Amino acid sequence: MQEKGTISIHTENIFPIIKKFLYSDNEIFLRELVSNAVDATQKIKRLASLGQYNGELGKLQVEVALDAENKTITISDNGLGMTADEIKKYINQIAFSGATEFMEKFKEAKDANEIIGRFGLGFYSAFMVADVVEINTLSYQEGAEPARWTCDGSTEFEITEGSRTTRGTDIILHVNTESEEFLNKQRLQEILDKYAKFLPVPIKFGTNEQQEEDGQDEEGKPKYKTVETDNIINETNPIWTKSPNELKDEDYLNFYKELYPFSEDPLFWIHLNVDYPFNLTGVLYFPKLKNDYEFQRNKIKLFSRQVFITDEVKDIVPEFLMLLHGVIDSPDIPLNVSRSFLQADSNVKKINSYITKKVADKLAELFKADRKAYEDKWNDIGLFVKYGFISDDKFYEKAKDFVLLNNTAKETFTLNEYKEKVEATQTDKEGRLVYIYTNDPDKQDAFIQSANRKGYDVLLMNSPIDNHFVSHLEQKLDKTSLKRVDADVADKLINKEDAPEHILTEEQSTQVKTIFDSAINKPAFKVELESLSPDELPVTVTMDEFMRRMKEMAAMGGGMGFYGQMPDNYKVVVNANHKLITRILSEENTDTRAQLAKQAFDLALLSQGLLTGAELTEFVNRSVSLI
Ligand SMILES: Nc1ncnc2c1ncn2[C@@H]1O[C@H](COP(=O)(O)OP(=O)(O)OP(=O)(O)O)[C@@H](O)[C@H]1O
Repeated sequence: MQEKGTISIHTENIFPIIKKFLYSDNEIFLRELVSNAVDATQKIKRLASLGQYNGELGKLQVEVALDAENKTITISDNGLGMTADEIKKYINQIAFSGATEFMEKFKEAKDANEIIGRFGLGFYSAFMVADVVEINTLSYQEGAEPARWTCDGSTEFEITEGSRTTRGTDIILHVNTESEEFLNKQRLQEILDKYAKFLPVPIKFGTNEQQEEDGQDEEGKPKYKTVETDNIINETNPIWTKSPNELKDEDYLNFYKELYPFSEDPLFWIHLNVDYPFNLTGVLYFPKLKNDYEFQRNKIKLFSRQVFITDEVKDIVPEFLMLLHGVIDSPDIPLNVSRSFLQADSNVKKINSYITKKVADKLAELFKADRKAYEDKWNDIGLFVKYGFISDDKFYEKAKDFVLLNNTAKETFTLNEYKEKVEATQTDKEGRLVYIYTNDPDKQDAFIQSANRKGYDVLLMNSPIDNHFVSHLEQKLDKTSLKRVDADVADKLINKEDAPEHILTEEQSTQVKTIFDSAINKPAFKVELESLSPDELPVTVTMDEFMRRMKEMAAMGGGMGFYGQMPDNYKVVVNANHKLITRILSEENTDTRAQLAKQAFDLALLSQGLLTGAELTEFVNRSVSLI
């Protein structure tokens, strides 16, 4: 058999273009060729099971061999092999028709993955790293003759008689000068570990040396000999391919350790297993969160039939679950197409909502089965749950039953439980519920105590996500608003009935206001007299809830630029019913009056950590002289 030919393709020489274009990602040649080899072994197994192949199957295996001296990498399999005609059909025609299409479209493509999958160039990725590629193959078919195909990266190919005596295929790459990095054992091992670690057929790459006991020496001590064993780089039955009832907790934990060797044990996991309307398996783990959770993203590995594809699972996994760890395997995800296509793909959308549903169901189950254990984990899972609650309506529908609120007394409530708890005391005169929260219990302690004295409960909202969580709760909960505890004096946080008149006459009120205005002497602080309980502080400084939230959003770049420009504006509430105010009024010495007013104001600032620098020093000096 000897045949020379020209691959029917209009374009003269596509390989230089492919090479140049795909350069950045060229390590995937090994993924493509090893997967082809694995496919070939799976196909022969299938033919055997269908009764279309009656020979010995043998031990199905793929081998990657490096010959650094001769600058070759060989990928061998004992799969179904190809006849010369099949090479012409599958390699020359089919792959090249993909290449022609590629030539027309390559301008639109953005990365190597996209091109390779879309245009069926799997095999041709070999030319990214090789000047000459050989196929040496023998088909399983009876009477088949071995065939060898050689191509030097031009459109010319040659088919001659092959040398294989057993069924299967060798792909021999004559590695080019620019790609000599791949003639390194470590480098190849690294690529195989990345892409082939869980392939379903054993992949051999060289050998390992091991010490084995070999009888005893004259003194009766054990003797050892060095034995060479195959270096099998993969685990052919990773846990996600098994059924959950075959697996113990230990198996899940061990697999987690294998994937993320330096991580703490996960909190819990979800085994995904669906075959209709799409095919997907996997295990997702809820990790123990570290503070640097920002850096923990991209920990989910995406596989297609056990071939590693990527750890960028954006769009497939809902954004709020990107902090999860684990693996997802689906032949139905279009792995090789562009981003925009992925977003529009209906399978991807279905997979996305399936994962959301599974995660929500798992959380609901944990919550129901053991509330205490769930609460103990809340510290770690609260962030996911709140994030999902905010960003995903479908998740919200389920999460509203298991999202938890904590108060400053360290009690925990579901949304319904909390409503029941505060309904009687925290409903305003218009029938709206007011939830009070703190984002900094230390700094806002005086306000919290005042609110508690009035019988109000204060929620703890001090995690990074709580800002958004608060606004979202307000949108979702019926007739409910949330107010930060320092948004107003306790008496005014919830508008109950019209405030009682205070004890001062109108003239006295004006006088008090003037005293405070001139003692404070800052345009950003607006003095107002309120009639509060005599037990409340004489002076309280607050910032309006609305204004504060707008400014916070502006600071986070939430498109509220205008509010960001506004100076901070505070309300100075003077408690007209407090003894100190009566005392100030009755004080005849104007200096002492001003001092007392300033002192009361500074105390209010102090309790919120707003008194600093020279003003703090002045306050301390004044206090000393007052003592
Ligand atoms: N090791 C092999 N043994 C037997 N047949 C092979 C082998 N490698 C490739 N082939 C044949 O060549 C064809 C083309 O391979 P190629 O990798 O270009 O595309 P593909 O595997 O069909 O698709 P893709 O790799 O893009 O998913 C294969 O479909 C298969 O029929």
